[in-house]
Amino acid sequence: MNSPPADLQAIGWRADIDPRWRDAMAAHPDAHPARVVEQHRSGYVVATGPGEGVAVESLPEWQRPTGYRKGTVAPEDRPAVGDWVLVEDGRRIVALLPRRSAIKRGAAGEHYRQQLIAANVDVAFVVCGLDGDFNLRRIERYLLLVQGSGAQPVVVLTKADLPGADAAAAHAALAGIEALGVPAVAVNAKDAAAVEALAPWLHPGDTVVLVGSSGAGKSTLTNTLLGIDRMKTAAVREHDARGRHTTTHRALIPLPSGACLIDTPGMRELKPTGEEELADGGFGDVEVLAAQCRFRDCAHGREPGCAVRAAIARGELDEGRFLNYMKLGGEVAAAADRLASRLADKQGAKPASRAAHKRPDDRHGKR
Ligand SMILES: Nc1nc2c(ncn2[C@@H]2O[C@H](COP(=O)(O)OP(=O)(O)OP(=O)(O)O)[C@@H](O)[C@H]2O)c(=O)[nH]1
Ligand SMILES: [Zn+2]
Repeated sequence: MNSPPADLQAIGWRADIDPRWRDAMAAHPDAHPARVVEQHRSGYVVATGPGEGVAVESLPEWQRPTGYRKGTVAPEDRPAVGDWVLVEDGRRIVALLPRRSAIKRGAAGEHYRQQLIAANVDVAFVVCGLDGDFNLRRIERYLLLVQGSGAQPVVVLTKADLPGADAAAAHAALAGIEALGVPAVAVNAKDAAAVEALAPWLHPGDTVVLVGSSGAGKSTLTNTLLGIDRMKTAAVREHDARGRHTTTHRALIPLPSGACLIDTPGMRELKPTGEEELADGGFGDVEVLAAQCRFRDCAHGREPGCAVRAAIARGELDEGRFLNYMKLGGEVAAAADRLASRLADKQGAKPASRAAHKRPDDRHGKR
């Protein structure tokens, strides 16, 4: 493809094509690239431009297994919203193009499962209101899941205009996180000035997602970034020119800046998958301290020479942040244990001990 259509660029097609994509496209000369906007049990809805969606068939091995039949392809290896695929005859997916990022979470349920929430995301805005809902611990949880995904996290503090909002206090509380290179920006999500404040992360070709709990201001921010009241502009097109059923989809929203926003459910509750690393998952500061404890297996409780406790006593590390580090670390370790036994089930091998080092209290050298 020499010059990609503007429609494709509006939904996140980048000018700098991955060389692996060129190879895949060369291998399927009759296929055209499209982006996944919905995933269903037996197929996908893909788009080649803003606002459209066409149901296509997927490769049989990608179809979700029914009943107890095990799928041959792990859920996280099947296309998800945001993935680029190659489609033949406008109706059949023939290839999944390699991802540059993937935001995943652990899915609830008896058996270990991962869920890919969105693929090929460049920027994740972690949205949190500066009202009574402000919750540093929740921001840390979101950051843990976003970092390592390949997407750059940016904390967006909404409701800065409210009387009780204290952006300075929030920045102070986020100092540890900002020092690790995660920007934090306070905005009034209802004000067009928010667009300018967030412009550094809305470059043409970039794909952005908003994560954050209910009421944080994601829809409000989306509308402001769009510059229109999008939520009231849903229209349904029954049939396209070829007579196939199409619907208007709002999963991929082109922004005036040239960036593209993925709006997908599932961005609210994020549980670790077990693959997260606390060091690059936003807790690098705590990890650096933990490495300085006298005992390599320090649990940061009452051990002498504990650098973590000392930093808390000196007021250099917030105790709430430390407790959240231990809590999230425990969740990652538990998920990692389940992941390891799933892999072992698959390979008929003994569970790998890789999970053990994930737990913050026994990472530093328990034999
Ligand atoms: N004053 C003010 N109000 C805001 C701001 N951001 C959001 N709100 C209000 O907060 C409420 C919740 O905002 P939404 O945008 O619906 O939140 P959401 O994150 O999309 O919530 P869900 O759709 O439930 O996930 C709405 O009444 C918004 O008008 C802001 O920056 N300033
Ligand atoms: Zn310690």
